[in-house]
Amino acid sequence: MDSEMSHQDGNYNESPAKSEVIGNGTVTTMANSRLKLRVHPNKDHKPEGYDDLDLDFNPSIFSSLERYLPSNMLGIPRDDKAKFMREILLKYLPSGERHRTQKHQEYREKIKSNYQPLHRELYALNPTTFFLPTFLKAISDNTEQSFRSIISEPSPGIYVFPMLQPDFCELLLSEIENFEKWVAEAKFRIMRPNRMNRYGAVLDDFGLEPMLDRLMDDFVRPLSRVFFPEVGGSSLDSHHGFVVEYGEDKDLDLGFHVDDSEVTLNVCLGKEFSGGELFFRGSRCERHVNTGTQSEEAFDYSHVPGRAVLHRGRHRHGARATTSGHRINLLMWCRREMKLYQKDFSDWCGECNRMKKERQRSTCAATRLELIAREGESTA
Ligand SMILES: O=C(O)CCC(=O)C(=O)O
Ligand SMILES: [Fe+2]
Repeated sequence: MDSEMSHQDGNYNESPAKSEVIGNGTVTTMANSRLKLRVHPNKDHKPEGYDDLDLDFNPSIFSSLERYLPSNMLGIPRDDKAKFMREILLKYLPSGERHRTQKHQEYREKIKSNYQPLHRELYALNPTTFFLPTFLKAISDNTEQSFRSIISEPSPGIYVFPMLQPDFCELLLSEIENFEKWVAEAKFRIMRPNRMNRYGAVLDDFGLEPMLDRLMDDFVRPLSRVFFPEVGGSSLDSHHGFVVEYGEDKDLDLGFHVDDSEVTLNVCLGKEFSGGELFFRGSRCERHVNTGTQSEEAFDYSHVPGRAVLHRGRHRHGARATTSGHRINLLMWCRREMKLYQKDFSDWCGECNRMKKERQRSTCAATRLELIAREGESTA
């Protein structure tokens, strides 16, 4: 029945699309400038890291682009290089996107200069106060065996594990509440995490991006390298981090959809609630997103505060109504900017696999029929 639900476009995120403009390395000149980028990258140059700067493009794009800077620019301060490269990137974005990126940057700056964080200790990741010791140990051992010692896989491709300290959940909930209070008092027009949620907030927008960067780099990526190599799990390089909120006076449920991510981390922060189960209906590639569900693909999951679910973004899912109380979940859509080429067959797509089996079955059946026919001919 759920397979008949309409598929909501996974691209429902309204954060600015980060671009692949230098993907083929062919950016050669800049308009309105006498300075020219190199045609070929300077392979001997070791670019700087840009992770700690508040940038509106993926920091790895800046590091890659730095190799194309003319040699007389390599020694200038990093901030100046970043500013210069940002201008180049903006020039190469289609104008609509450029406008959105600029607006989004202004939006973040407005929040930054007006919002007073309540719990500053949340803004830099502190593993021992954020995570449960079992989770920390599994990650620091960094083997499939150590991961599997705390993670269960109740249905193929869905990984569940206890992750967050209760005190951390409480602190984060209180920071979110504080942010929302400020939004209401300042009558600030807030951008919601996506088009499907009318409530919730983008954590990256009010200063938590560096903390979430580290969460992805040091904790989600090691797990994804092992469990989701086929969608680029080892090279996730950007994220969209937000919270969703459900309850009587908020959204109740969330329709059937795929996420705009390679891998999604979904952790329940609390508070007390009933209902709100996630329903999963199998992974699908782009071509097969609206195909039916096989019975073994249907899986329902009940959220527990502090517990995380890790799944492919293309694993179709939705959330049932939160029937009482208030549920808040932390979501991190982890992406790989340089998308993997979509092949004719994806071994993680339930429908590609079903069609392949079907073809194999009919080839076998045809061969059998032919053998029987030949046997008949030879005995006639
Ligand atoms: O409510 C949930 O737990 C699921 C949220 C979700 O799937 C999403 O925001 O992409
Ligand atoms: Fe989702």
